[in-house]
Amino acid sequence: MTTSDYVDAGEAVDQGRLSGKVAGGEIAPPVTENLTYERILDARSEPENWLTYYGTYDGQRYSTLDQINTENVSRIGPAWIFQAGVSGIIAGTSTYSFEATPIVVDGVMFLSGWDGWVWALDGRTGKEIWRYKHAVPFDVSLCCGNVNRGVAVASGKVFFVTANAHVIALDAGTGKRVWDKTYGDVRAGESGTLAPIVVKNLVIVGSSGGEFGVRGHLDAFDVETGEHQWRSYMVPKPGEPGSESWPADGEAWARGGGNCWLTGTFDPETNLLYWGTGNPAPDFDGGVREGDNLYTDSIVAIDVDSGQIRWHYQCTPHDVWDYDSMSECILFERDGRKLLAHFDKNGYMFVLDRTNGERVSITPFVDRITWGAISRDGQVVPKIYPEEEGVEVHFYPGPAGAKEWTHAAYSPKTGWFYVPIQDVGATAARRRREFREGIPYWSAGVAVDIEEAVGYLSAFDADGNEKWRWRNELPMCASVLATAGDLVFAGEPSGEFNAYDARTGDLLWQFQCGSGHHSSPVTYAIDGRQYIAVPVGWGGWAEGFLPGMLGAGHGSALIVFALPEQTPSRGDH
Ligand SMILES: O=C(O)c1cc(C(=O)O)c2c(n1)C(=O)C(=O)c1cc(C(=O)O)[nH]c1-2
Repeated sequence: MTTSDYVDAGEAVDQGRLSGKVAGGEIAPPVTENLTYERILDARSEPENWLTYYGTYDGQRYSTLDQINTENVSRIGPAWIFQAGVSGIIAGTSTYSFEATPIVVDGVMFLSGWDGWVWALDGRTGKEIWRYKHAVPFDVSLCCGNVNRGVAVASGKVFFVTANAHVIALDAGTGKRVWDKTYGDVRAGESGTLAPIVVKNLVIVGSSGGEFGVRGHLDAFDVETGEHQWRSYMVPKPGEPGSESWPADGEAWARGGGNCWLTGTFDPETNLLYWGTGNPAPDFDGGVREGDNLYTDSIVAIDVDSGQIRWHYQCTPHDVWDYDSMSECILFERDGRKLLAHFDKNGYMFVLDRTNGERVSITPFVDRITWGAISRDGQVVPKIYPEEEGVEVHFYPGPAGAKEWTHAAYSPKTGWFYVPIQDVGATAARRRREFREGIPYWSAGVAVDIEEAVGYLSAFDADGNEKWRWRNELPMCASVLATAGDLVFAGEPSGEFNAYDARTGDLLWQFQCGSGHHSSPVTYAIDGRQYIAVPVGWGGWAEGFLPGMLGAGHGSALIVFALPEQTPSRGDH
């Protein structure tokens, strides 16, 4: 059977809308036509919804809801559970993991799973309203796990990307496909894992595939028609600005990596998208790509209307440790200055002026950093790197990074960032790989430290001062949520979902979810009741990063918590 045999299979499973009659009553079809760009811009003013990937365009993952707070969080419990473990064409044998951020619009939750699944659920009860399945070819080249980080919703449509690099628009009311475009070459090893964002009339998506030696890019499509609007490559071709950072001869640039595999943030005043780019390819073998290798491992500011790069800041020039800078750029202000904060895989917190990319401060945020050092004035001095073929070198942080893709949160109330940290080293021995299209271009044998791995959740102020730290025996590798209830939520690889006091770091509540956390919790409210939702499910690349967790149960549940509803008193019976 070949890939093409599956091309139209999406139609066959595109019929999943439930009739609307389910036990417990009618579920009205979702109405999202009135979810405009203006509403998403002002998402902070409607905290009952979670309208875009980070909650708001600024990437803060902060909600002003405070019904659940430090006083009462100990009383929250499960309100409903949704099981996303639907078998698919490539599930079972694949490296799946449940990594989605749910989007909530006026009582309806939109959620994606691995293998091309998308669901609309009643946010009050978890009942399914419709489901959609994209038929992912079984032989798709997965760069880094069978994962999907969520959908975007706007103008009556739900947008998502697929493992075989399609971007698809569904009718939000019915789950029927409206348009479907291909934005990557799956045979070359390109794929899609991120949640799109909608800005103005554009759906913006980025490529995955860094371990296959592809050339990373960001693409914009028209929300209504799916027409392609612009593409911005993250590696310049010869003659373009930045091309001097690649070898003049040969095609290293054309297979140079720099993928955009995590959702960016957006500032309507600068009209810029702030996007982190992935590692250069091949990962550890710098010998075949002399130079700084722009714009890999960089924060790139992109004009949202044209796709043009306005400025960039490279966090790890000439990376040979696999330090993607894909992590979010959190937008915040201090003393009237428009800034962004970024916690990089390389162990440093970067604060930049987001109008021009000027460096404001650089501070280490993890205890052990041995690969090199970055001085306060931005000088990068590499110390340990896999230079010689077959010779093992050990460095901190390992290729999983001091912080993985899972997101930090920022509370404007405390002015602090809450960061999930992995203090894990690795040993790598370089081995040269010939480039072959569609074949992994991974140029080292890597062993992650098992014994020495620890983790913490830390709070930092904008100058990089650590305000508190909660230590864990395992690395923390799930996104954080901050709320105006002075709470911070974060999950552990061993399954505990935790609530902390945002000011002290005290652990206030814990619930064992039955599988590890490697996704992103959100909060929303319906009819005045606040909910906390967390997708739970260990797997994907997280397993490789934490060999100590190999064999741990692969869960696939979305668990939603709330305070108990008022229980009827005896007299009510
Ligand atoms: O360079 C890339 O294109 C790329 C893509 C992805 C991805 O799409 O998930 C990951 C990585 N790199 C990567 O380096 C990595 O550590 C990683 C972890 C995960 C995950 O889902 O847990 N994805 C990816």
